[in-house]
Amino acid sequence: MKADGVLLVNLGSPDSTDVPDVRRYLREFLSDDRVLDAPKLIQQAVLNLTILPFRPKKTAEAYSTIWTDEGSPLIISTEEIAQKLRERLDIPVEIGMRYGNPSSEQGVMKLLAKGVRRIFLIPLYPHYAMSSYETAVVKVQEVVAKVAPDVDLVVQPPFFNDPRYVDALVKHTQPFLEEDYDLLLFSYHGIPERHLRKSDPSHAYCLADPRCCEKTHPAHATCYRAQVFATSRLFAERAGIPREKWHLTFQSRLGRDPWLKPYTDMELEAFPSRGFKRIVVMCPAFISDCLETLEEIAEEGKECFIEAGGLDFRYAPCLNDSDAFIDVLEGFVGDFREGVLESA
Ligand SMILES: C=CC1=C(C)c2cc3[nH]c(cc4nc(cc5[nH]c(cc1n2)c(C)c5CCC(=O)O)C(CCC(=O)O)=C4C)c(C)c3C=C
Ligand SMILES: [Fe+2]
Ligand SMILES: [Fe+2]
Repeated sequence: MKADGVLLVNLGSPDSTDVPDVRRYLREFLSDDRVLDAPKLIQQAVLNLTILPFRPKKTAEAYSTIWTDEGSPLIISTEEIAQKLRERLDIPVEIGMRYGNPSSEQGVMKLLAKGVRRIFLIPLYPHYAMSSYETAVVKVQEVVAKVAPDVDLVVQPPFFNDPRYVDALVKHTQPFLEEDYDLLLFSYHGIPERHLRKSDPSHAYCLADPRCCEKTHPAHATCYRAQVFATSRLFAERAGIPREKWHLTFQSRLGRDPWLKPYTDMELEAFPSRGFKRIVVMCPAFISDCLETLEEIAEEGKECFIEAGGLDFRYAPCLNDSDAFIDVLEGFVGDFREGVLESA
């Protein structure tokens, strides 16, 4: 029997809030062909001429507002998840970041040094997107093929509709829903509409009809939009929230191409005038709180909502290292060890 180990992969952060570190991180991130998916020459021209001269300073300032003495909230949260999972399991658990440090390669090397010959990869993304889940998986596949081709790799599928995950999310968020509110907002990281069409194997189903995601279709195995709708619908059903009391938006867009709509910032500004003055906001695309939740939503989003006349903005944190989420991960590892999942 091959020795098992778990690799948790998250997106990653810069090494510090210094502008050169942020620039290095953004260069690696945005040179990923699954993130900025233009032909290489155009991608690099856009990156070097329009993004890297300006964005690192702005992004570094944003990171400074959430950075702690221990470092990036996303990295700390991932380390805490790994530590709690280790305490539950009798096999090694390591972390790796898709961009920055500790890298996915470092994570794989640590597992190999502990004698692991069968790696269970859990991308810490509930939903499939080529710019998150897919690129994390491909990166680890490349690393394993390079450094240990004889090692088996088994990958956790997106868990957006897994009842164990939905139940954990409901249990974790319930305390924020106890006091009265007008609207629950699910704000998901956005992606360009083009990415949705690219991830559709038929290249003809997704977005051909605005209600495409409400139907059942094989394309939804890799459709981010259908998967985030499913998480929200299942959450609302499980928590007993009527349809008129929840809304779904997409945040963090970059560039001028159309991204998935509606946009979080515009909706937050419009809510008070539509009578939604007390809102609860949650961000289920993220397992770990990070720049996009703590700065963009809990700081900037709140400010924008209150300035527009909102009265109460309650941000419900991500699952992070909650016992409810560690239970979910333990369940996934159980599936893996019972042979329910296939090798990648
Ligand atoms: C759900 C997961 C994510 C998807 C899908 C995703 C797509 C995506 N992101 C960018 C550009 C940026 N994202 C940035 C930060 C960031 N993104 C995610 C997750 C997803 N991104 C996380 C968890 C974070 C925060 C990391 C942290 O350290 O806290 C940034 C950096 C910040 C900034 O400059 O705004 C960029 C840039 C694109 C273009 C994209 C899909 C094409
Ligand atoms: Fe992002
Ligand atoms: Fe769809």
